[in-house]
Amino acid sequence: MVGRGNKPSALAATPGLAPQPTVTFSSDNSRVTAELPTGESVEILLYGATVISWKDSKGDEKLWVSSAAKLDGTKAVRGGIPLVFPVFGPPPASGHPTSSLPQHGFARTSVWEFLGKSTSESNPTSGDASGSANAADLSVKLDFGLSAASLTAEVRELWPYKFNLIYSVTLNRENLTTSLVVTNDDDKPFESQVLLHTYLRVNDISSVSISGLASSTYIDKVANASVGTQTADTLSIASETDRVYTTPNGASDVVTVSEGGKTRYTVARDNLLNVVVWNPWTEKAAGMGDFEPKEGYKNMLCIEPGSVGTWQTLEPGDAFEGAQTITIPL
Ligand SMILES: O=P(O)(O)OC[C@H]1O[C@H](O)[C@H](O)[C@@H](O)[C@@H]1O
Repeated sequence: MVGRGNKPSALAATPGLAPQPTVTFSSDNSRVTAELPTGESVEILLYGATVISWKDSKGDEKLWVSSAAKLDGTKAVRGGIPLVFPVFGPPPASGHPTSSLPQHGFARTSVWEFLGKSTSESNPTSGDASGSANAADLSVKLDFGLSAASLTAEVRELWPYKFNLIYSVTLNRENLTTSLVVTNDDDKPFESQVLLHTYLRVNDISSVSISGLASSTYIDKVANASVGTQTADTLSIASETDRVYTTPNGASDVVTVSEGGKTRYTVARDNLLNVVVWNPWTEKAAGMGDFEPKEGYKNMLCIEPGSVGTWQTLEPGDAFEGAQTITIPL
């Protein structure tokens, strides 16, 4: 997808130095896009700070987005990387401060502020003798913010805490990192959960195998929340799958998604203990109005790093940071 509005601008080269490879960037009041000189690109909607596109240098899309997804701010985006905060799934029926919130909270349905962009070079010594950076080493970081003050009055009433979220999306040649910092700006503690609801694109779900979850316990939401332990080294998807892996300390913090025996993605978690694996399969996909094409479940797999097994309590002034890095083989 292509950004609308402002004409794309190249990030300025530093005066006096040799010309630098440039990151192409554009933003308007609905979305932000950036493209590396090597061709990789990312696109983020301000609605939900939802990453809706991540392409490699050949222009191949890595994320799955439904063709019926609403991108106009009327509904959480079905696809890409919606952000889940402050509650994962349906909130507790009553008695919890999140109980009045909708499923997955309000971060994915609120309009975020674009805070700015920065570029960096991962290997500053690799450029040429003139001081020009090596285009292959450039990365771009895009920062987004959401705080209580920018919520609608209606949402603020449903969850009456002062908080600050900073969401950073960093793109380089071989990976995409998305990182969320939650700060308690209130004078009382609050409990929250966070999750990065990533819809990865695959060619054919029947050839996909997922590793990195062996010996982890999980809650199987398809089987009445029964608790299981994964004994096999890999997981294949052949029916509706909705599991919250609790991956206790010591378990692998990398999930690998292979297709036809080849690594397609590795998803590394930083300070996010849990990972949800979700594929709606035929019936659930058929029941979602914004899930198109209906056969699209064959081309997607949600690997969702999060902190959702328990509530994360933040004292006033404290912050919690969690991140994922999704790597593609070059
Ligand atoms: O339909 P949504 O609110 O976007 O939720 C989509 C899915 O999100 C997660 O993966 C949950 O584990 C699923 O139970 C849920 O169906």
